[in-house]
Amino acid sequence: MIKISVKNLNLYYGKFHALKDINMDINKNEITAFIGPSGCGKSSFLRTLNRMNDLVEDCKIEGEILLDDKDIIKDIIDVNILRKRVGMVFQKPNPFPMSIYDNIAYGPRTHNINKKSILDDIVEESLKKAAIWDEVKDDLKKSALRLSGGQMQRICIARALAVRPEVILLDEPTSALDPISTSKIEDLLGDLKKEFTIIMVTHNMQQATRTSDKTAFFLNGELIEFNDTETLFSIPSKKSTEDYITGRFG
Ligand SMILES: Nc1ncnc2c1ncn2[C@@H]1O[C@H](COP(=O)(O)OP(=O)(O)OP(=O)(O)O)[C@@H](O)[C@H]1O
Repeated sequence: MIKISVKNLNLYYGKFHALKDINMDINKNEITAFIGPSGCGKSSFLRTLNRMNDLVEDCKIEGEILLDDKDIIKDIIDVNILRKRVGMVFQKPNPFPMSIYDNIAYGPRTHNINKKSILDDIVEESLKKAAIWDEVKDDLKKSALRLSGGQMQRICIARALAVRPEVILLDEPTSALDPISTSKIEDLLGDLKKEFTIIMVTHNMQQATRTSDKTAFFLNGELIEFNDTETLFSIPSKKSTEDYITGRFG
């Protein structure tokens, strides 16, 4: 089932044409990985999916991005509603300078959930889903900034889950982490896709093969190839995909 359908998407930063006529259907309850060399437009595309580019001056977007048949540009006018449905986790863990509990409760509170018993449940559920509950449950008042990088990133995932999104965007979520934390997050993604639709930018091709169902290869703002991960990595249909995945450039 299709969760997001992108049609004829073009993105410009001023005169620079950063995304060129992108068409892509992203399936529900799958992990879709975006790969490609630095500057090819992966992050720009990811940010477009919850309108983070709205904040960028001179950025112009044309085309359609349908989230369950509603255009996120024309039909979902309120970005707060969009970002509740399409959450984001960034490359560097960026917990707020507050307690673990308040980090997770932050989003629900902004959506007017203030009752302690409800917030307690959301905090516990989100931390469990992000596979960090056991590590922090006795210390929820501790500052989130006093955790390890890998733990902070799972707190950020829990924070994204707390508003009960439908789609989670991850921009190189493990590139700042050690291998053990990385593997914890990769395992976690496998569980999360049962409930959410996950889209992830990664520079790590092993990570794409280990975790994702579909992979999209971008080059110079174009979507070169989009296919089942296994097919794309074993029998790429384009020469440039093959060159990239075999390490000839990038
Ligand atoms: N705010 C901006 N203003 C102008 N140009 C930008 C802006 N953000 C990105 N670009 C340009 O758009 C192109 C795509 O950038 P983007 O960050 O999407 O690529 P990327 O594939 O995610 O790269 P990386 O892997 O290095 O993060 C690059 O040429 C970049 O310089």
